Amino acid sequence: MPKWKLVTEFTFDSAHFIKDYDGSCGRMHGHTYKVRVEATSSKLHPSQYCPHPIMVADFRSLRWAKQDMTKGGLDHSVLNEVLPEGYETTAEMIAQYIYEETKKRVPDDVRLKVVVSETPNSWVEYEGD
Ligand SMILES: Nc1nc2c(c(=O)[nH]1)N=C([C@H](O)[C@H](O)COP(=O)(O)OP(=O)(O)OP(=O)(O)O)CN2
Ligand SMILES: [Zn+2]
Repeated sequence: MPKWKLVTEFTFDSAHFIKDYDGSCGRMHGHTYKVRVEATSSKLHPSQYCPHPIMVADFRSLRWAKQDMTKGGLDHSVLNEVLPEGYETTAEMIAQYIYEETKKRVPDDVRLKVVVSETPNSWVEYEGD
């Protein structure tokens, strides 16, 4: 079946430490996290901002995490304080969190993949079934 794949990339700056980590990552430090979100669907939909069925998902819905922490995003936050109970601040769990929050903001049939990198050399990919 024909389908569309949207891709958007953004960064946010946050501080974190990894709980009980034996090494420098256990101390508070910061990253410019780079995030890539891919959204795939064979259908087009309206969005929160547009009433016509002309988008897989609104790019604005895919880029929420880029917003300042005071506006609901992750930018300039301390991740250990803003991630909900049960999440640690590894790139794996940050990607999972962004995936789960983005899923709530897009139509049900849209498949997502979220890629998070803390450094240019290492990244994590997370996608649904
Ligand atoms: N599987 C994971 N391993 C590590 C994570 C992670 O999220 N998932 N995170 C860290 C730390 O956050 C750390 O800040 C990153 O450490 P490191 O990769 O050593 O970063 P460097 O900038 O020192 O890496 P370079 O090799 O110098 O680019 C650790 N592990
Ligand atoms: Zn780190």
